[in-house]
Amino acid sequence: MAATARPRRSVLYMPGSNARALEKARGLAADGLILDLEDAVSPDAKDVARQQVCDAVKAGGYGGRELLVRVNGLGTPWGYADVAAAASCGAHGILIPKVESADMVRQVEAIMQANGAPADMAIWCMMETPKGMLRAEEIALASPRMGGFVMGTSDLAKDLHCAHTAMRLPMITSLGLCLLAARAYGLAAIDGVYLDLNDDAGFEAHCLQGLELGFDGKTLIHPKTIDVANRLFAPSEKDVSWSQTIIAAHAAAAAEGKGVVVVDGKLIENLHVENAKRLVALAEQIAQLEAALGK
Ligand SMILES: CC(C)(COP(=O)(O)OP(=O)(O)OC[C@H]1O[C@@H](n2cnc3c(N)ncnc32)[C@H](O)[C@@H]1OP(=O)(O)O)[C@@H](O)C(=O)NCCC(=O)NCCSC(=O)C[C@H](O)C(=O)O
Ligand SMILES: [Mg+2]
Repeated sequence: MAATARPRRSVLYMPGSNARALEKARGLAADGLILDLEDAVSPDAKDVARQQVCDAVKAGGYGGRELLVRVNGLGTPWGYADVAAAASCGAHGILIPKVESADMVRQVEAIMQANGAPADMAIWCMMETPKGMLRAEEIALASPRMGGFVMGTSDLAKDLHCAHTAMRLPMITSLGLCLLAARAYGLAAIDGVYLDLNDDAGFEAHCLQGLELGFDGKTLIHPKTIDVANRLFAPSEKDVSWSQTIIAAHAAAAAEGKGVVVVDGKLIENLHVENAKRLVALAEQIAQLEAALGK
């Protein structure tokens, strides 16, 4: 299963049919890229998009960014060819849309295996239908290749007949079910997109809510939103400094045979130290990724 400590603060979709976007992404500060063959690509551009995406990934130049290819579903005319081509293109993972069962995952897995997918190539699932929500645990356990969930909140809202509201109360159960399954089985969980590119305050509020809920990061549709997602989903300097303080204090207490310690009036137990270590590791990985990107 994929390590959840990898930075996934900002994961940018780009239509696989858009050669300019595929090129531009090599210089963008997103932690991950979703090279889309599904909804952002019109039917008459599907074959060109598949070829362009595979060529772009093979050509490289994306640095440490995580590369996921979102394929079309196997029930479409393009799904099989997408998975077969993506399996050996060198991407980190294949993102399956509208996943509703473990069986859907296993069908993709079988095609990947038959087409030379490396052992460490991950399967990611778009969680975006009512059946998918109800079967989140079964899907999380579908394959040893499972890497993470990406919330498809636009499709979900359509299927639920619910509104897109500021605090997303209508879809909070769905978000929670997917987070529970992801965290229970060590998967990453990336929040859905914010569609209003002119509403910076609304975007920021959604990022903060996603962070508070426990998501690792946010999927994005435009490069101008990358910096905000990177800032909000990164541990702050204050968080890192506090984490380092309590890790050291707890280690010193443990050396004296104590299980707990009080730092600045706060009781610190092992569980706090575990979380502190996760944050410090994440901050280190972000620093490495940004250094590699020259940021
Ligand atoms: C929304 C867009 C169509 C806007 O595109 P455009 O009009 O070109 O925007 P700009 O002129 O502001 O672009 C400025 C420059 O940035 C590049 N650009 C724009 N978007 C991207 C991108 N996504 N990745 C990489 N580069 C991008 C432009 O090429 C410009 O570059 P330059 O030439 O140097 O000036 C467009 O942003 C877009 O297509 N976004 C992605 C839309 C998409 O992928 N949608 C599908 C995913 S969302 C989804 O499916 C949700 C899920 O399934 C669910 O159900 O919820
Ligand atoms: Mg969708």
